[in-house]
Amino acid sequence: MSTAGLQGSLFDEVTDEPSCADLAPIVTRRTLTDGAWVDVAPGWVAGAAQLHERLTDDVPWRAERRAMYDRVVDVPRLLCQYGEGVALPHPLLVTMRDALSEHYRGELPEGFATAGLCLYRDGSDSVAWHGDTIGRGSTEDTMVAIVSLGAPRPLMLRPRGGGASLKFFVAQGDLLVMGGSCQRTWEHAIPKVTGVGQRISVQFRPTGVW
Ligand SMILES: O=C(O)CCC(=O)C(=O)O
Ligand SMILES: [Fe+2]
Repeated sequence: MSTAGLQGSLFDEVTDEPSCADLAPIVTRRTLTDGAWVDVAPGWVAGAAQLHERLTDDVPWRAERRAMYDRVVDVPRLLCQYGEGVALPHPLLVTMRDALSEHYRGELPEGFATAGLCLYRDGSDSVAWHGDTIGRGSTEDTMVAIVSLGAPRPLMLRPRGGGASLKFFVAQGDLLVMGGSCQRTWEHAIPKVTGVGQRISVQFRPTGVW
């Protein structure tokens, strides 16, 4: 790494308040099958390390247990859900939500309303294949916008009807948006991996989608 780069990153961590860039110049879309698409904006958030640290400390993380077959099991990640109108734990999350609503206004007139936060303590925390279909996502096109903080992880996508899966690496400060029919025609997962540290995922959704 060059000296300039090193100074840049130190400066970033010590003094910069976290912020997010203009979306339009950095978003690229990948069209999937069946009317699904994925937008990515790598490095959307600057000062993401600091935001990661603040959220780690300030969010009232909860472990969740879920009935599975005949047992109740721990969900392997910590969660905190912020419903519509509930104060978010960091002002930048408000800025992000509003910037996303503005950028996608043409395709999603209602805008983003809720924020779901997940904390993956290490590589053994994960989320299995699923679509966000508990709500309108099962019948209507919608969007789920994910901001990643902390350790990079693969985010996998696969078509429900069968077919090859796609691997997106989501790293510190990256934005990934699933749109169109993605929640009902594709599934996504964060698989277990070895040797990684903590990751926080912030997911913005419209009302009635989760
Ligand atoms: O960790 C992520 O970025 C994805 C989480 C997810 O798919 C979900 O909570 O529905
Ligand atoms: Fe999901």
